[in-house]
Amino acid sequence: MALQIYPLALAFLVLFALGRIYQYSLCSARPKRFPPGPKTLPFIGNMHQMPIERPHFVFTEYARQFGAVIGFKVGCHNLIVLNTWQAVRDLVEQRGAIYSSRPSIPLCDIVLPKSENPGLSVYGELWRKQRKALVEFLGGDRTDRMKPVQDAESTQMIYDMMNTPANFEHHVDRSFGGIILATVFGQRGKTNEAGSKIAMFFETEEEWSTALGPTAYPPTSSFPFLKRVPEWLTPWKGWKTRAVRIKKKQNQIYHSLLDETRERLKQGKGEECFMSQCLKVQDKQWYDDTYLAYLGGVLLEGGAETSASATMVFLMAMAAFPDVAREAQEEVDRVCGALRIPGGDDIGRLPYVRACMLELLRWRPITPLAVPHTTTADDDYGALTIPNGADILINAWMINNDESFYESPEKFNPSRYMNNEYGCASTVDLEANKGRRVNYTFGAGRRVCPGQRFADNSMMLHFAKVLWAFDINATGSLPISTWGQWTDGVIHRPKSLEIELALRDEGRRAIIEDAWSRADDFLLQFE
Ligand code: HEM
Repeated sequence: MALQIYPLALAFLVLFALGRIYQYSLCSARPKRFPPGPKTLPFIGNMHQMPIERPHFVFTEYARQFGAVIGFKVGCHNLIVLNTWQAVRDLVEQRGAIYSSRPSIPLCDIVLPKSENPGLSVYGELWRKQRKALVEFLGGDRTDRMKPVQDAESTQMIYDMMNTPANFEHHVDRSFGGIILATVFGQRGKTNEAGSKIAMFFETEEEWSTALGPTAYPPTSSFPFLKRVPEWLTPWKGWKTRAVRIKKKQNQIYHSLLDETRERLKQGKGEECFMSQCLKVQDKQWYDDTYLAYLGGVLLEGGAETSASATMVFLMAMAAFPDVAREAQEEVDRVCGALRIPGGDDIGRLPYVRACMLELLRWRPITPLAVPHTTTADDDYGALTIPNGADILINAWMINNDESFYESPEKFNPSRYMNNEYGCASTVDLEANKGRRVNYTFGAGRRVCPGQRFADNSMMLHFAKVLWAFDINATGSLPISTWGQWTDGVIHRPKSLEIELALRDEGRRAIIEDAWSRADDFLLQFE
């Protein structure tokens, strides 16, 4: 009797496996009306065509073949890439009610099981509440109240660059981290030496970004059965341990920042910062500590690395295109002269520096695919159907390189933004482009970056001061069109740039030292 059970059980297992394979081969095929894209293979769909590195280039190539809206089957999962601004406006912006969730990522189930991070949380009541608090802090001209901090931190940056120019990337990271620490937590980020708050944040952030990479964890939304396969039997060995480690580190950093803010408030310090405002209404609003700690944490994540990465692109572009740098320096000199460092009131008077900022965000977007959105209902778009639960990518890279809109889009040419606010060719009919955003590097729709104006003020102050203080010279080849030296993932930046920051003349040293001493006095309130 027992002997008969084994063949029966084996037959059952084989049938079960065949059934599953059949089921997966059906769901990995393109359904009717699914957006066009490359041919699928049974079981894996387009999995084998999914780019692991620099996906925006590969999606742009497919877009030339298949059009504005392309669809991929990643196993059973649906991935849609939007390649024109019209498709982004029609879907992500005009149908925001169903295009505004975020993908379900197994890593986040461990690191952020309660949707603590507003940037990654699913569309719903919790996200609305989180977003409202963020917009209250960052929205409208309220952002301009933070200019004095941005001004002081950017002064520290050029002072640090003057003293240890080889560590310029460190100084850039410190400055943008310091701005968020002061404005959000009311604390000072004076150094990013090992063990400092900023160093710990950037270290964890790098681990987090890498762990979020497209191949760093099992693709359970494409192959749900992987959830039941023991981790040690898969190629993703160790991903859960890494996730637990990141969760622990993030928790520790964000909670200790919040605790310190609370302590400082008891001593009458840091009244003005965002967390202080949140703590005042904590009981009334039913905010728990974890909610608040991560609300502040996402601002560090969203605000520091992004702007610092854009600044690295700026330094690269200025070194690679000396004529542009010279023109920008001439503008700064006209407005401020050689004896005064640019400040918050000057940034509105520097249209060419602003044009450089817009152009670098267009030319080398640090977020070339923005951050994925997810649909929450089936949707018809002309002859196409976009399924519920599909991940939606905004191909900012392709939109920013639209040849029918920009003249020679591959060229770094800030002057295009001096002719009109969109930077488009003079032959373009702006009426036909009504509703187009100046920039898709900040995403679109209900999840669009709420920190744009904050970032704009910050970057303008940093760029204007660097131009005032230094000549930015290339000392080796720069990765303006090669990618090996760029980080990959959601945020891109060029690393290990071979550039030199040379003080423009010795007279500026004393002016920077003097400005630094005033900035240091101002920043003392956050210590
Ligand atoms: C150059 C600078 C920056 C770039 C390129 C950038 C880019 C982006 C992008 C692409 C998104 C996703 C948008 C979407 O889903 O459609 C985003 C979201 C976000 N950004 Fe920024 N960002 C920058 C600076 C900032 C700053 C300075 C802050 C805050 C101080 C900030 C806070 C956020 C937050 C909280 C979110 C999540 C929004 C949500 O999911 O509802 N960002 N950003």
